[in-house]
Formats: sequence, structure tokens, C-alpha cells
Amino acid sequence: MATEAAVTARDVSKSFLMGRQKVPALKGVSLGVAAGTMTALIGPSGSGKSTLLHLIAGLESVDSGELSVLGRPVHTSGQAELAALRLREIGFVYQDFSLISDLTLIENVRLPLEGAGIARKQAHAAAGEAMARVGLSGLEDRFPAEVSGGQQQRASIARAIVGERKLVLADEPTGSLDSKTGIEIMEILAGLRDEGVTVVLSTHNPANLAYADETAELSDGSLVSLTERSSAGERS
Ligand SMILES: Nc1ncnc2c1ncn2[C@@H]1O[C@H](COP(=O)(O)OP(=O)(O)OP(=O)(O)O)[C@@H](O)[C@H]1O
Repeated sequence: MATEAAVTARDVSKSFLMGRQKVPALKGVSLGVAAGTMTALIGPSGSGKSTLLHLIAGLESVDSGELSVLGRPVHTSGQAELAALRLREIGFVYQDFSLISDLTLIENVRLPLEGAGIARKQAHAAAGEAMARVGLSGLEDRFPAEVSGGQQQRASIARAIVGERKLVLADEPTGSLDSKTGIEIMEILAGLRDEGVTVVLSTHNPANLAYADETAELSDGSLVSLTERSSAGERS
């Protein structure tokens, strides 16, 4: 297994202001994610899973502590640097797929590359490759409403990996899917992990943990346990 760190959090804290009240979302979380592994974040609703994913993605800024993502110290990075990292190197998968309804699947998948200034023809070819990797060849010109929820989530994963992104963050990627389709999505994420992509996901579904190399449990903003699963590579 690769030992290089894709994510290193040291004593990371984050609060949100609710009116005048400060709500702590993460309290001194320290966590390492090795490159090419899958880590599952678990814990009750409100325990801080989404907040941690948003900090890693650079969608929110760290209040205190150190957070390094793909070798960059994001706790000291400016907005422009974070936006560039997000656009070029990190993919985000949402529970509700978050595809643009009036764009075709391939147009959705190539969006991050176009946003990064890559020419449309090249972006289109890379998007086709990403769609093939998640089993969507032949559905490039369908609109999101013309495919199943599982296929929409595959397209969302293709958008997250397009252009050879090495870090995929997924916030409850199977939360809107039936259990069979959820398993298909976890198989795809595990397959990407086996190809060297680092995956960090949040989940409420215990069945998903069988695919993870490591499970990090949050409770009330604190990391309360870290479980390594040596059997992650031995699924049938
Ligand atoms: N933008 C925000 N503004 C105010 N409070 C927030 C914001 N985002 C998160 N919080 C608060 O931070 C805490 C952690 O929330 P977070 O969404 O990270 O939990 P979660 O574990 O992902 O929950 P769920 O499983 O329901 O998605 C909660 O108390 C939540 O209300």
C-alpha cells in the first residue's frame, strides 16, 4: 500500500456562527489519509463529517490547526490557490448527484476541465474516458433526467475523476440510492481506489464500510475511533 499522505489533518478545528452563537463543528481533529486508500467517515448526524470533507476540499476554511491536502498546506492557502486545487486536483461527489439538468452527461463531466481552461475537444475526450471508467459508455448524450439515479451518480463520479484527479471526496454518495445501486457505486469507488485514486467518503450505511481501508468515527466534532480494515482488498 502507498504510504505517501494524501491528507494530513493536525488538531483541526472549525466553528460556524449561528446568529451570535458559535457552533463547534470540528474540535481538534487529527487524521492521516494515505494516498491510494479509501477512508470512510462515520458518525451521527451533525458529528462533523461534511464539515471535514468541505475543509479538505477547500470549500470552507480551517479556524485553527494544520491541514495538508495533496502536499499543499490548505490552512495557509488563499482563496485563489484553493480554487485552483479544487478545480484541477480534487473531485467532489454529492448525495444528490448535483448534475446540471440541461446539460448532457458528457457536458456535465467535462465542465471541470473547461473551467480549468482546457480546450473543449480535449476536455470532451477526457470526459469520454472518465465515463468509460465508470461504465457509462454509450450514455454520453443523455440528459440527467433520462438515466437512473445510479447512472447519474456514476456521471457525478466521472466528473470527479476527469482529468486524472487523484483525490475524490464523496458526501454520502449512496444516500439517495437503493441498496443494490449503492453497492454498485461503492464497487466503482473501490475500483478507482484500486487504480490509485484516494477516496474519502462519509456514510451512514454500515454495508459501505466493507469497502474502506480505514473507518474514522466522529462524534460531536471529535475523532473518537480509527479502525483499519485489513480485509478491504479481499471482497468477493
Ligand atoms: N454552514 C453552516 N452553518 C452553521 N452551522 C453549520 C454549518 N455547517 C455545519 N454546521 C454545523 O456543524 C455541525 C456539524 O455538521 P456536519 O454537516 O458537518 O455534520 P454531518 O456529520 O455531516 O451530519 P449529516 O450526517 O447529517 O450530514 C452541526 O452542528 C451543524 O449544524
